[in-house]
Amino acid sequence: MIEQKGILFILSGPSGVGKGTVRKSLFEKDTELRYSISTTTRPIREGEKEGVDYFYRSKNEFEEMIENNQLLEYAQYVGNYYGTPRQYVEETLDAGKDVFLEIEVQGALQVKENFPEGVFIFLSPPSLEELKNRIVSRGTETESLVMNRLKAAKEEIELMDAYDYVVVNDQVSRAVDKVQAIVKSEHCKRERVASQYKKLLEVSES
Ligand SMILES: Nc1nc2c(ncn2[C@@H]2O[C@H](COP(=O)(O)OP(=O)(O)O)[C@@H](O)[C@H]2O)c(=O)[nH]1
Ligand SMILES: Nc1ncnc2c1ncn2[C@@H]1O[C@H](COP(=O)(O)OP(=O)(O)O)[C@@H](O)[C@H]1O
Repeated sequence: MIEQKGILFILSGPSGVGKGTVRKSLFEKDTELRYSISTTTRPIREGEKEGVDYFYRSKNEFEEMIENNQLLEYAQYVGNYYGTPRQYVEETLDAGKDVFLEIEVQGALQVKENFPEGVFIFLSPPSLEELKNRIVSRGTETESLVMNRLKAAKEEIELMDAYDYVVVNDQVSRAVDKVQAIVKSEHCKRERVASQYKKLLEVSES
């Protein structure tokens, strides 16, 4: 029997492209997906909450999690650690529920090594100019950090072809519709495989 585990979806792409915005909007519409909250050493921003946006940890605590193999993936990004707690993802998938990760590109590549059956979605900006506008207009970064993030973005864009899907975030609602369509289509694909498998077994047993 094919195991009915949940599907792991990974939304990735450069900082400022709109991953958080698209993910939040998606979760207002899709209550079946489970969001994996990341752990980070970056300082909490105004309006963010512990255990909602991130689990905020010290560098020592984070490094202990790495040593204890408690992270599915982790990356250093513009001076801070970010990582996906392993237990939540594994338990939720085992319970047959889909898990959604929103992470940067280095981490997504690590997940691809451990979970090649995951569904990898690259969120692309319409242009680099527009990406810069979004990072600047969000107003959370100093000028030198904006330049760091843009430099990282150019390197990240080169890794786009490792992904299963590319979604351009021109308008948030359109990008959300496309991600929802991907989720639906992956479910249909899985159901087709499961039903064909069942059919073949019935034939071979009769
Ligand atoms: N590898 C990895 N990246 C993460 C994780 N959580 C968040 N990120 C990414 O880290 C980058 C920086 O996140 P953050 O400081 O919240 O800034 P923002 O997403 O640009 O607002 C973004 O690209 C996030 O998607 C994680 O668990 N693992
Ligand atoms: N499709 C879009 N059109 C215009 N602005 C957008 C769009 N998507 C996101 N933004 C804006 O761009 C900025 C960065 O978005 P955010 O979700 O924080 O990106 P990320 O999580 O990828 O770093 C925010 O100010 C957000 O409101």
